[in-house]
Amino acid sequence: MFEKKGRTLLAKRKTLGTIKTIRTKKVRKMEGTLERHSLLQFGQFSKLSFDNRPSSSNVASSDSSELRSQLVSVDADADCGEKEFILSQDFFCTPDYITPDNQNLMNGLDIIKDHSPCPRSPVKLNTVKSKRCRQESFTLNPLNSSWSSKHRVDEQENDDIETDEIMVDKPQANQTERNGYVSQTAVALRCRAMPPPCLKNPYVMNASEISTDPFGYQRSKCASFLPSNMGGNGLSRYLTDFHEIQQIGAGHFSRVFKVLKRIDGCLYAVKCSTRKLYLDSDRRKAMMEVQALAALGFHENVVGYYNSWFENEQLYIQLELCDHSLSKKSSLKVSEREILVIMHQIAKALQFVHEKGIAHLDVKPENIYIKNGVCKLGDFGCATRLDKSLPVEEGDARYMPQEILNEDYEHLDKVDIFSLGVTVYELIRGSPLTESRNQSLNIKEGKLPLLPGHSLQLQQLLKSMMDRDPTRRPSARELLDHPMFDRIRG
Ligand SMILES: Nc1ncnc2c1ncn2[C@@H]1O[C@H](COP(=O)(O)OP(=O)(O)OP(=O)(O)O)[C@@H](O)[C@H]1O
Ligand SMILES: [Mg+2]
Repeated sequence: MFEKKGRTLLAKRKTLGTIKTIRTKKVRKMEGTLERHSLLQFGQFSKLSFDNRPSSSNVASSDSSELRSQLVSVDADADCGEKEFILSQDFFCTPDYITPDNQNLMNGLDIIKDHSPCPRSPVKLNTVKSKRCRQESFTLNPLNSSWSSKHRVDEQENDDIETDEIMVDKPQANQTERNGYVSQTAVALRCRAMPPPCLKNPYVMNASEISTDPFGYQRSKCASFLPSNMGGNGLSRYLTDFHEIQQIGAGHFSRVFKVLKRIDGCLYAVKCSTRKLYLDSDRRKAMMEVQALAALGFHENVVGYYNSWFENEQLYIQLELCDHSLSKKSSLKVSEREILVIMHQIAKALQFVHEKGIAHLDVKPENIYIKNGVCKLGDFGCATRLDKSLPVEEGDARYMPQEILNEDYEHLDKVDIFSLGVTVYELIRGSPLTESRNQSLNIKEGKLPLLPGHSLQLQQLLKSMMDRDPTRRPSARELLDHPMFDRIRG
């Protein structure tokens, strides 16, 4: 019965939301314009050499008309909204696309004299704010550092003009406010320029100094918008930053790829959620894995965490690349010495994790990786806090003790010790555990069959790790102090 319950709980845990947010026509249209936008920028503007570009005042009219005809040819069928997108000042607000010379070129094109029926951007009132975004982006972007200071000077010189612009536009903006019109492109671009939401990491024990959110106000407008849209329309961070080599693993929720990071030339693992995380609640749940990894920090026996981001409603996690998981070894005969090494290394990982006030709750061979002969605990997708301040979502029921299936969460650290015991037992058996009721019952009762070829000392230790009573199981520290490990201590 408990096994069934365990599976049910597991199923409960594994159920990530699948409700799809209906993407409105407006959003689709916006994506279209973004694509066109990129096309214009990369396909058309790139034809102008930065080095040879003329200053704004010297843009030859022939150049202007040539560029204009290029623009027209690309966007001949664009509707009025798309024109607005290209010509609006919002176009120049995004760090990704901004080039001050484009602004000058636009002046050269004499856009003001363009009497085509494009509505003027209603968000022009925010010129000052937009300019600040631009300055920041240039200052921060190392690729632009060589001319960012020049640009800043230019902008300061143009300050008066910008102010005048605001004053002239005011009545029009008021009218826009009355109409209640908000440009979707403006929203999209503002959000792209916005930093991602700052969240309190619930796994960090003493988080008082990082509990404030410097972007709380802005975030409230864009928080749910950011994860679903960043990275779309060809702006894939994954594809831009990494070269995918091959898939190296798959779990219930994710696929893991071996990748080469283009900028540093090093190999990493990138874990990508298979389901689209449309709901905020799903995203937050998925983010707990990276929050736990980030809160933990470095340990030799914990898989290294580098980075994470959302892209196309999926969570990507850049991790230390390991050779393979321990489950590969489950089908091989492992010597007692090897068993002791694995046990000792994972006990060290657990001691580290528990000392940080965190329980892993999904220790099993598939979640222990080997790199150059060193074991690393991975997959913190079920990690929770020992003090029960976070929800408990236990992992694979085959490795769970009875108390957790009874929803008794008093000794979550001892849950990990039990799971490590079952993991080692599986390694000694040399075949993966089945979901058979009898086998599961015996394991959860701590009734282990004799393990021929293995020392009584090891068998007794395993028995204590899998004791039905969690208080009688050794802690990770006690495990490490066990005299049996003297045999492998160097
Ligand atoms: N850093 C890594 N290096 C090498 N292989 C990895 C790494 N991370 C994961 N893998 C491989 O990918 C598999 C799936 O990864 P992981 O367990 O993290 O995914 P999951 O979807 O959370 O799994 P689960 O079904 O256990 O919840 C692992 O069993 C392992 O074989
Ligand atoms: Mg896993």
